[in-house]
Amino acid sequence: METVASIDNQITASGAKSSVLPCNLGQNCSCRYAACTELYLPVRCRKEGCKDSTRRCALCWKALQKNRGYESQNCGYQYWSSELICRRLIQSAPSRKRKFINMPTNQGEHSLTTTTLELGERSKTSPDLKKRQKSQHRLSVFQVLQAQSLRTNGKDKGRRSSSICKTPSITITRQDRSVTSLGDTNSLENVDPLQHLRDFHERRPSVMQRRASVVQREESTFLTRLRKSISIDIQDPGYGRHRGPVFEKFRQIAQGIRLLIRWFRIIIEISDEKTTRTATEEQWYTLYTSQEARKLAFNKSMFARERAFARVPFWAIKIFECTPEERSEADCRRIHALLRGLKSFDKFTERIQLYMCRSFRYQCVEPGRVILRKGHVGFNFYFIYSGSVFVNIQDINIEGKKFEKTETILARGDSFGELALLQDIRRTASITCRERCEMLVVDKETFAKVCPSIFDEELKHKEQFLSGLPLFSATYWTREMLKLLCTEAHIQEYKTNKIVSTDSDDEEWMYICMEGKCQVISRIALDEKNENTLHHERRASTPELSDDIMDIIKNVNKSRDKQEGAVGSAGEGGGQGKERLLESMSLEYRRDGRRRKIMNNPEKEEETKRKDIKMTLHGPLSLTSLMTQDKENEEGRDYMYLNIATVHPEKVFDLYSILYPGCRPSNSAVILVSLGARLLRIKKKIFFDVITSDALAHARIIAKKDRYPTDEQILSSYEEKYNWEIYKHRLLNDVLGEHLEGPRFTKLTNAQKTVIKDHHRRTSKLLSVLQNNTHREKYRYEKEVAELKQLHDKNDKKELKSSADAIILQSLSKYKAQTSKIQHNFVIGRKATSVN
Ligand SMILES: Nc1ncnc2c1ncn2[C@@H]1O[C@@H]2COP(=O)(O)O[C@H]2[C@H]1O
Repeated sequence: METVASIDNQITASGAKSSVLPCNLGQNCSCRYAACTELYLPVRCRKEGCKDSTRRCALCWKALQKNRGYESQNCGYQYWSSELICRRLIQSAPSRKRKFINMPTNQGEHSLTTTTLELGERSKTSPDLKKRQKSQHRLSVFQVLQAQSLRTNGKDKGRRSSSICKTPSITITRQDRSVTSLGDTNSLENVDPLQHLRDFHERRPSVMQRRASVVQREESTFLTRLRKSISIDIQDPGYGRHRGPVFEKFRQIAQGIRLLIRWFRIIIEISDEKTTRTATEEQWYTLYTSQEARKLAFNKSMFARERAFARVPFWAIKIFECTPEERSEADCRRIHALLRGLKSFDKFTERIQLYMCRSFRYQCVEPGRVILRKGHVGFNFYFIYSGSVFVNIQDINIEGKKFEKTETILARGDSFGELALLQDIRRTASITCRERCEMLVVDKETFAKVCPSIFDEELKHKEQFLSGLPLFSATYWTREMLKLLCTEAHIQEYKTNKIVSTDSDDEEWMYICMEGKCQVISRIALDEKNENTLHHERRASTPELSDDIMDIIKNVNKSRDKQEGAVGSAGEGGGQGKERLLESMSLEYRRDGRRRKIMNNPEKEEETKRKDIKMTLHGPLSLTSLMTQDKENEEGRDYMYLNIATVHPEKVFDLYSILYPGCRPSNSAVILVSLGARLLRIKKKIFFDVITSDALAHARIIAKKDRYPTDEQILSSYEEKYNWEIYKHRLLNDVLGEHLEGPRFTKLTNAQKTVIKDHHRRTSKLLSVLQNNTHREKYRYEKEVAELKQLHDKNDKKELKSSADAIILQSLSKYKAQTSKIQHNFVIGRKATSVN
């Protein structure tokens, strides 16, 4: 414990002792008594010729004067000790310990208790302070500073006040019990210490006289010093004012962190202000953030996927934290093994993959954050290891206003951010995080070293592919034109039964099949006009099977349904035949036969938007889910989904409507459904920007050749199919009717049996022809049917009757089975249409 008394003792009791203490003030000074750091009086160096002067505390100063033969009697300890108290208070503030400063004066010993308490300590004496929060404790360390001087004259030397006051107060109690209060540190500034000095001197004139010269000389110095110390250390009794260097550093760091956090908040706010969420994003985030909604919209496949997709393992993250130089060959190999299998990573050669493994950075982004912003400068290229992101682009609505829309979703194995780096342009799209996303980032430099070759190759591959197509023949398309087209073209793979485009008219991409194949489905709305035509035709020609035959059909159905454990829907009567036939054309009917409401044209935009949302929200839809959606969304309207063509490799999807927009009625759409295909997507806008008039004329010739049937053609084909079904039913009715009227088979003679067998054979053949469903054969076998009828007429109807049941039952069950198969597979192709 450092006390003034001990210093004084050192000086007074043993001069040798004090000489051990270093004088750390003034390099040239050889002061033996430079024992304390309290500076009050100026002392000149005793060395001859040395002009250096320094200041010493009252004690040292006294000792020095003593050495020179100067007899100092009352050196005004009281006065100096006031200052000393202040200084001690200030100095002891950083200390965590209690300090007792004993002030020996010639009037007795004044003991000053300077208590510096941490709040933790203080709480021991003041329990209510315990309630304060720990953080507060830390911040307000040294806030409470208690200073109280106690009269310690022998008897009550050990008594020390432990009263606690919030603001430090300084009180000096003299031996004569006079008390001088310097006030608390807040008001200390207003205290005039000189006045104290004068007061003191006035009371002791001898001191005044003896020390007059000294006092005069030192008065101003002291005042300046005290004022200075007050203004520096006491004037603002703020928290942590007197902390040590460690705490100062801590405070600075804390302040820095606070500043950083504030900055981050501002940046996030600005970013959020700048970001307009697309409709897809809005829906997704609502779903994502609401637990309730998540539960309700629980998606099993997504759940399974989330579980199945591993996160980047901890050891890999550790490697990614190292600098490229720190990563060993083995580390790179491990990372390489981990990433193999990622679609976009596999595109690169092994050498490049290993090179990238050395420089990969790991980045994990929370949902909702913007990863890239359109128009910014590109610095990185990204591989998605887990999670998914939205690719948002700007579009212009009908009113000419710009809006953000979600173009697509990229997920595990995809990569993005290459365009800006390859072409040295600004970012072409904004990428926002959809689900917690782990990405591996390649910086611009590494990318520039290794990746362009791969992307160049891909570009070349695209160009080569296009140049091989008749549409892009070299006569009309130069290499530059193709290059322009290919730079923003994407190769994308689609699984079977996934919808690539819901409506070719609304689509901003044109799709060219590279591998595999796609179905082209025409979705025709059965609006009033269409439906009336169909209904009229149907009503006029609804097949009417005889009651007897209908009974047999019912029996056959019952027995079959029993076997299958299903409830039969067909054969409920003549009226049902119409729907049953419609079902064969419209998959929708086959599923549950529900009707939907009419969709108004102005809502088409909304509808497209909704579809876009659904497509981008859950990835590509399947055809069946689209049908279900249509059923739910459109009330009062029926749709027919007809397969009208197949897109084989090198074929362009619906080129005709691309070149002749608006050729299709607004209530119908052409849907592209993948049957497992790799497609090249080219922006229609770029296509029309690049194409020359000659190339356009050439493209139009090709488009006309590959044109899909119009709605009228499809409808008439549908009618033809429908009539053909009626024809079959009538024929069946006729033939089987003949059988019903025939005699019982067992009672027949051999000759009659042969005739019956022959009839049976021909009837079966006829049935199989009917079931074959080919239009040409229909006409070929009409003759056969006529002959068969004649035969029936010639024969004795009674003779035939016996065999009728067995034959009919057998034939009908066969027919039934075949018909349901036909319903599934029925296709009105362009060839079939062209027959008309
Ligand atoms: N239509 C799109 N389909 C998929 N990815 C895209 C599409 N448009 C832009 N991107 C990606 O989004 C990235 C945005 O930054 P870049 O322009 O550098 O590179 C872009 C592509 O990688």
